[in-house]
Amino acid sequence: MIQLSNVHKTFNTGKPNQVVAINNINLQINAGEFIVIVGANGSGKTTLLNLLAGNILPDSGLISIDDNNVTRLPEYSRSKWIARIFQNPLLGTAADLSIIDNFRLAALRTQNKGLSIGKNDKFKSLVKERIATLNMGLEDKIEQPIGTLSGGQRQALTLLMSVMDTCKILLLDEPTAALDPRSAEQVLRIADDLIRQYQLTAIMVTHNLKDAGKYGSRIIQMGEGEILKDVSGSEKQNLKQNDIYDWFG
Ligand SMILES: Nc1ncnc2c1ncn2[C@@H]1O[C@H](COP(=O)(O)OP(=O)(O)OP(=O)(O)O)[C@@H](O)[C@H]1O
Repeated sequence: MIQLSNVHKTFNTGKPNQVVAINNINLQINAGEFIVIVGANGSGKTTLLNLLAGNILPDSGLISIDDNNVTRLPEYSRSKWIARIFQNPLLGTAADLSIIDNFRLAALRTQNKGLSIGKNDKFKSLVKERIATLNMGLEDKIEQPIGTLSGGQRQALTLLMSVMDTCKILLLDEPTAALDPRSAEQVLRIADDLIRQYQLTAIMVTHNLKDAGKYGSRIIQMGEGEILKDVSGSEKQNLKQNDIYDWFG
């Protein structure tokens, strides 16, 4: 479903601060895989997500999604496939707008039904129904500004918004780094459930090795812009937090 062939990205080419962020990477990601990416600071994890999302373009190489060559496609043209969750829960939502208006905006992002989504009572009850599945008691607060909610509540809603449109690929860039341990656990459980339920292909960057062991069907370790380890199947399922810790030498 996602194919990266010889993808290369250097920042500040020819300058003293030149850095090879992604070094000729080859990677195939199958539909429905949930990949966890770990790696030291500066190893290229976020750059890889940026290249997939299209907010930076590679110097060379090829990126395809569902057999479409997206290598030079800008970010907005890829949003029909890709949704992205950031570390900062404030990034995914419009704070002053109500919960329901945020869902309307999210639905408009990839669909063209505009006004019917906005005025439709059916849309409202669908949103309420979906929010109820989070078990956070937010379904009765949909007229409340989303900025009044906690980071964990916002992150859970952002996840839900991203799966309510047509997205197939979910990119999660340290989605729980700004959350307290309990909220982090809750948000990851919700993410895991939604990924299964909507059969998404997901790629999550995390520094939390416990989560890296617990979640995902495949784990990749990056180092200096390269893929150092790529483990899936039963080998991934049997990996313990300490095994992953040992990779960091
Ligand atoms: N826009 C940019 N301009 C210049 N250098 C960049 C840019 N983005 C990333 N880099 C550099 O590329 C390298 C890889 O950065 P990246 O953010 O992908 O690493 P990372 O593995 O996500 O790190 P972290 O774990 O600290 O978030 C780093 O040396 C970084 O300084």
